Amino acid sequence: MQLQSQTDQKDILNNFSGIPPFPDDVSTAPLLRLSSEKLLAGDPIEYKRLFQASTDIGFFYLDLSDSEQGSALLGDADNLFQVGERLFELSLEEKKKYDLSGENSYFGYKAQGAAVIDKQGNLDRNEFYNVSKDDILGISDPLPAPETLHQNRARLASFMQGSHATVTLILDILNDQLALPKDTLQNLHRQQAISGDQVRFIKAPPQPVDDRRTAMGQHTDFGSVTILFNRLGGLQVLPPGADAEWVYVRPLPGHAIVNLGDAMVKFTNGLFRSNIHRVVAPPGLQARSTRYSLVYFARPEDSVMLRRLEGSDRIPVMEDGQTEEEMNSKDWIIRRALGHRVGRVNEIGFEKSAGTEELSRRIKA
Ligand SMILES: O=C(O)CCC(=O)C(=O)O
Ligand SMILES: [Fe+2]
Repeated sequence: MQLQSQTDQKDILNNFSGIPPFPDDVSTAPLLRLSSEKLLAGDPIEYKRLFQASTDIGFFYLDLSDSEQGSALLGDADNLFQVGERLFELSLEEKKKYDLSGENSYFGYKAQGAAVIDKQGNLDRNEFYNVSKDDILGISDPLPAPETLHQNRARLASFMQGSHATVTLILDILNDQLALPKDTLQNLHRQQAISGDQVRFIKAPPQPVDDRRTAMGQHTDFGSVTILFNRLGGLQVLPPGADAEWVYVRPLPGHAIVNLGDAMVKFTNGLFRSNIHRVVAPPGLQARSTRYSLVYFARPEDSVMLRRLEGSDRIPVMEDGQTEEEMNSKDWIIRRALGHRVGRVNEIGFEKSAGTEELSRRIKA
């Protein structure tokens, strides 16, 4: 009896109901698990752990089940998982009406196989739909969207506000840990300002047993902070170092996976890390299931220049001869997001649309 209840406890912590278990025999990333309650309460040890995760690997779990704000966000994420399933049930023809990449926009639909995952030109194996924060919160004009999304604008708004609030909490603490002038990071990410912030719905179908490939190619995220919800394994990170091997990030119920993007690397001149990651077929028995993810990408406001921030003596100084590209957040994200699309890759260039991957690997001194 005792043993049984211990097993149940472990299952609740490790597995999502109705989903085949994540296997125990694959290597996983030992990410820190931070508590939203402790971060909200100003716990100094939790602040330090957030800073450590940001410099070491740039990825951590955030337990959302232990605070009211976090639980509300989990509830919104659950609702949107259902919306995502319905969204992708629409016909390909219908979904393709909302591919806006021809208009130089990364919002809207990307069909499976519409992006290249590597220099060789192999194609991706997932579809996704990007929804703009500014559209949903009424900051910019609404983009064309399928009825499923129109009907769920209120749900999207709630999820976006909860995610943005979580990002603001994280930025607040990192601002404090960097000893930057008060509100420096927050003021570059005001919720009501025009930015590339977006929700992404992703679907990756099960792959043929004899032809399993990378579903989403290796990349670093482009913006500041990413809040990710997934339930099936398949996400992998490449730890720093020349001999590093890919390891899975095990999804945990009640938690978001949070990671930093290129903008945070640029703001801190490489002190923070935007880790390389990719999505492969889910491991073990999970490979037979359809994989859905829901993501909130927070990015600096469109006009923010992506360069080292002034005013902190904890941010490394520029080395002699080190230069920074003059680029604002909007142009950076467009180049990064559209540079891998099949229709744009030749013009923008696969290599040219790279982010902070080289820095992320921490191989060069
Ligand atoms: O689906 C996932 O688990 C990760 C997705 C991701 O890395 C992205 O959309 O940038
Ligand atoms: Fe990503």
